[in-house]
Amino acid sequence: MITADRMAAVDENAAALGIPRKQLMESSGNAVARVVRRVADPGAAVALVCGRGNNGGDAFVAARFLDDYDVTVHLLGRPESIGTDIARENWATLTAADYDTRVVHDSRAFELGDPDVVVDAMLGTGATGALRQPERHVAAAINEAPATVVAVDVPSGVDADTGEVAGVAVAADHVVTFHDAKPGLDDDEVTVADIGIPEAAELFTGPGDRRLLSRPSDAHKGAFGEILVVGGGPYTGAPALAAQAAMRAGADLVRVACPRAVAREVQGFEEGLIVRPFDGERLTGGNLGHVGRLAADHDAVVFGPGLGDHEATLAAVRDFLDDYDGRAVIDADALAVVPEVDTEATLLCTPHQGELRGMGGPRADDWRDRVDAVADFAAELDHTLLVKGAYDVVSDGDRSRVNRTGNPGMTVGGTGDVLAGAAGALLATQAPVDAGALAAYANGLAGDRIVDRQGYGLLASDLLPELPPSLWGGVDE
Ligand SMILES: NC(=O)C1=CN([C@@H]2O[C@H](COP(=O)(O)OP(=O)(O)OC[C@H]3O[C@@H](n4cnc5c(N)ncnc54)[C@H](O)[C@@H]3O)[C@@H](O)[C@H]2O)[C@@H](O)CC1
Ligand SMILES: [K+]
Repeated sequence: MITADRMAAVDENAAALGIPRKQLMESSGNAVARVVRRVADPGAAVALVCGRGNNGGDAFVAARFLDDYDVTVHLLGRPESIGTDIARENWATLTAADYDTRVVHDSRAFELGDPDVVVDAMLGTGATGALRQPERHVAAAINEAPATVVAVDVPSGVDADTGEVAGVAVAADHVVTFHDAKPGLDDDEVTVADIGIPEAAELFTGPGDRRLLSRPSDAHKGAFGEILVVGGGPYTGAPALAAQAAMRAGADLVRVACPRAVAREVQGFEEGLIVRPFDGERLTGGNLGHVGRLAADHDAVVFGPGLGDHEATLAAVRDFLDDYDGRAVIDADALAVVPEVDTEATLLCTPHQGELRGMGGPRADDWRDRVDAVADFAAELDHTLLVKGAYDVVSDGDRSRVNRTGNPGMTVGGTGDVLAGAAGALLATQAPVDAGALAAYANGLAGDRIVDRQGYGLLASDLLPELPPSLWGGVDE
């Protein structure tokens, strides 16, 4: 089952893999024609009723695969109003090749005739809200006709994200839907057509995944999360990098909780950092109260960068997780305590493969085996894992993603802190798997863009200014 939004992301990822949408439309149209062949013999009268989006475009293509049928193509609206280049090109082919095309300017002028089969290609996954005119009037006409109705992708009037009907919808005898089942469709009537989208477009992160991030225009301050980075002690650069990465990944506000002994040094990395120091040289049971109170006031916490592995620190992390029920990214030394705690918190753990084994996790050399092994271990922990490597594997035990951006130049120190910070910011608004996958994608893409430009020798801090374009566009792939 796939929602309209996720389908759009997969479609964009397929395009990035070299399969343009027009090619998918060709496969979709072919699949529609195959279903028509199943329900009626050659020579039958087929009315293709087409909207002005790509759903209509699929039926323009289908017409070319039905030359031995008596085909009529109805376009609802003017040809100039066809909304996409690929649908417009396929319409132009029909007129150039002298198919029986009819332009419906006015719903009252619509005449369906007496077809044996109606193909409903008015609206698909791009539809919003109840049917407007002329589609509403035409849907009623289709429902009254004694023809077999084949709907393209979803019956027009059915919301492809919820499966709900607002007002009138086409009553279809068969639905030919693409790539995966859509919400609200009755299994008995549905043909799921393989249109040649490779599994990689779903499994691997790609530019389409960034669709999750579209900032609503009415966003108010606070809608993208306040993040607390808990780190520092033996190391000071790590929490500063994580905090800056969280800011670059769109967090509204980022605060750093670190030992007072190193607060000035952490602050020195970036003027804009808000530092909330706690007493002492490192996190311990003694200053945990301060951290716990701060954490409760934030949407997500990034735990670990530069904390060190002192016994008292790890005990404090354990105590923190025992009580915490919010969202947290767990990185570096703090990872070791995760398997030992029984916490209500929602954790996104970011180990590299060595740290994963330190957590009692699996070893798998081949990335395909690793996907299954990481999924099993995530299910066992009941948390989400982002296992870093040449192929990053992200899984919550149910959904798994693999990220391939990034390069060997990124083995330099600090890139993991940038990743953890970005993941923390995204965790405030996204499901943990999506936060992990997007953070890995953007962090790796940032590194790829730098290496493309200047070669190796990158610093972790170089990644920071590249995070926003990697997450929000301006990406030339
Ligand atoms: N996503 C994919 O990977 C693929 C999608 N394809 C097809 O493309 C379709 C989606 O195409 P589009 O995104 O162009 O969207 P649609 O073709 O579903 O609809 C878009 C058009 O409908 C109008 N519209 C929206 N809501 C309306 C309403 N309530 N009443 C009347 N008009 C309304 C819009 O103004 C726009 O012109 C899919 O359903 C599928 O059929 C296929 O071509 C191949 C692959
Ligand atoms: K449809």
